[in-house]
Amino acid sequence: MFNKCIKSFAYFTIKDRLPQILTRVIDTLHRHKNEFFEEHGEKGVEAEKRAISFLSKLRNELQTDKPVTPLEDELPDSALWNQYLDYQRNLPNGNGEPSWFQSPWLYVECYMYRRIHAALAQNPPIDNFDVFKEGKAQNFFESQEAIIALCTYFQELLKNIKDLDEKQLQEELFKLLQVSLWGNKCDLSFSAGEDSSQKSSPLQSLENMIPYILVNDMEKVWSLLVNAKKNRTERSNVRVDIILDNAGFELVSDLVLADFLLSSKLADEVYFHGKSIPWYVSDTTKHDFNWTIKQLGSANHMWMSRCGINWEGNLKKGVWVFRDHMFWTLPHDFSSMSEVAPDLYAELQKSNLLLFKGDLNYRKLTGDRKWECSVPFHQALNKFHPAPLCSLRTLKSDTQVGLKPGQGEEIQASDPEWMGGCSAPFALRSTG
Ligand SMILES: O=P(O)(O)OC[C@H]1O[C@](O)(CO)[C@@H](O)[C@@H]1O
Ligand SMILES: [Mn+2]
Repeated sequence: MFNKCIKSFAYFTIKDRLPQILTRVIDTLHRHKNEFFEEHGEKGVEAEKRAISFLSKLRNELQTDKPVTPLEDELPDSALWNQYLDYQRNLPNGNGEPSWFQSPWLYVECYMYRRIHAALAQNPPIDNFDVFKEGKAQNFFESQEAIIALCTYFQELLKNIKDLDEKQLQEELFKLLQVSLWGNKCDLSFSAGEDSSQKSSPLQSLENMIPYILVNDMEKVWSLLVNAKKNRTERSNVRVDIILDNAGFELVSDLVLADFLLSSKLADEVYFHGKSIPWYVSDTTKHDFNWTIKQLGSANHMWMSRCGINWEGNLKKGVWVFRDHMFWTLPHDFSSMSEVAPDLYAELQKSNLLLFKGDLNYRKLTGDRKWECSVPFHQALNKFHPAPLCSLRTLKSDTQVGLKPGQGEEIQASDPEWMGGCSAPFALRSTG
């Protein structure tokens, strides 16, 4: 059963929030008219007009529950999108012609972002313009305090990391996992573009956030990494993959975690997986990834620039690698990765631990189904396990698994709005 009942957060998103996001995108293009003229002359302004009419048509389709239409652009993934539309048409319990209000929330929301991409990609010379760039940069700049606090904390930690015993290392890992988890609160699609930068110091608030962690498998993450290190051989490096989510403060928290994994020698290499097109407003593209590291490297704050320079070095040495496979911006949930993107699945199989950031990844891990909350995480993964994996996600949608029997009811009693609120289930699943 897909999330679509009228009361559900899914319905509220499609009816109210997605049109808001589209309106912001149209407004962004209007506000860049002069820039397009300066850069590209009349051609730039005409392209902007065409893109705006594409987007206005899209918003009308969405708001009036029109059928989902096949993609007509020549982009490399459009055939996969159109095959998926056929799959939706032939669903046994489908409601006939796929449309915005009748089809699964996950599908139509992904489809909207892919149509936004098409509106730009089909209108050169503004085809490479990222309509979400401003919001992502603003999140970064407005989180400066928190970024300074985190970089300062981390550089202090690095000074004596060699003297830390196992217990102390474990404590630091747990802190940085939680900073990365809570960094996921700062996303712009959930806030529909409203400011969601990290204002408070990320390390101060960890203690009082503990009660909001619904599933906590940090111990398992620790023992998995310690064992991987023990079994490490000359040939086989310990590799951790971080499937990224949002740019801005969350990305900095992920980079700090990755640096800690290397500096503590818990891992030898970290692979980052970002998005190949602008996605869900604040998700990290290759440009965002490189821009963030450059911004830190050139910051006039000593510890920020130290981080940025070290991270540029990690990329140059190849101990950090950035990838952006197109699968991450398709509508498929991850149980179909092995057949839709076997190359990516094989790549993930090389990892000792996959860290999936954020709510959208969690929904794709669990098929975005209305699971009973106490269904085990392993079962909801529906045979997707290329490697041991862990989800670091703040709850922003209706899907939740892996709770203890009765835990869902308990939370419901104390906070009826908890689905789509801001508690943070934190779950590890190691392959059986
Ligand atoms: O950035 P995150 O954590 O993936 O959150 C994105 C989530 O926000 C939403 O847009 C909220 O509606 C969901 O559709 C999506 O899963
Ligand atoms: Mn996101």
